[in-house]
Amino acid sequence: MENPFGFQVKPEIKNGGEFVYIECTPAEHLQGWANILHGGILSTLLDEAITYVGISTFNQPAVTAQLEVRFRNPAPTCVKLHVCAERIKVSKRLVEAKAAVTLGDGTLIATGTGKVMPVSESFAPKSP
Ligand SMILES: CCCCCCCCCC(=O)SCCNC(=O)CCNC(=O)[C@H](O)C(C)(C)COP(=O)(O)OP(=O)(O)OC[C@H]1O[C@@H](n2cnc3c(N)ncnc32)[C@H](O)[C@@H]1OP(=O)(O)O
Repeated sequence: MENPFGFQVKPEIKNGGEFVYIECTPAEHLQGWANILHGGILSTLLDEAITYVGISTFNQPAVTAQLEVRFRNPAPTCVKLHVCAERIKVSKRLVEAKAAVTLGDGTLIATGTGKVMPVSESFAPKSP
């Protein structure tokens, strides 16, 4: 289903989901403290990249079963963020991945690890 209010990220997926890269410039209204991006948004970006590792690895819809986040430095709003995820373990029904959000100058903003599990196609119905 299309979501016009989503971040509209276009993931770059390499090596069957071993690596995923996304860029995003969160708008000002996504701040928590003044001009500082809300941590929930950073968590969402990590989640998004990690989930795409799972989706691409299983080659079917998948959901986050677990997500752990560490916030390392505050991120300004309205600045491009780079999110890199990497697969670290695959088992029959679980993909584990790690991800990091950085600024263009390399400043580390947040890191996370997550577990993704495949779900049936009916979980993510295609648009008619
Ligand atoms: C095209 C658009 C793409 C857009 C990308 C958007 C990314 C967005 C990402 C998300 O936000 S996804 C939404 C948030 N996540 C969810 O809503 C998931 C909700 N949870 C579930 O649907 C189910 O709990 C889940 C599918 C994850 C698992 O349900 P099951 O009923 O299949 O698992 P169950 O709890 O019975 O456990 C099955 C096995 O998995 C194991 N397991 C489950 N969670 C685990 C975990 N976290 N770590 C390790 N093992 C885990 C569990 O121990 C067990 O092992 P055994 O079979 O050996 O007993």
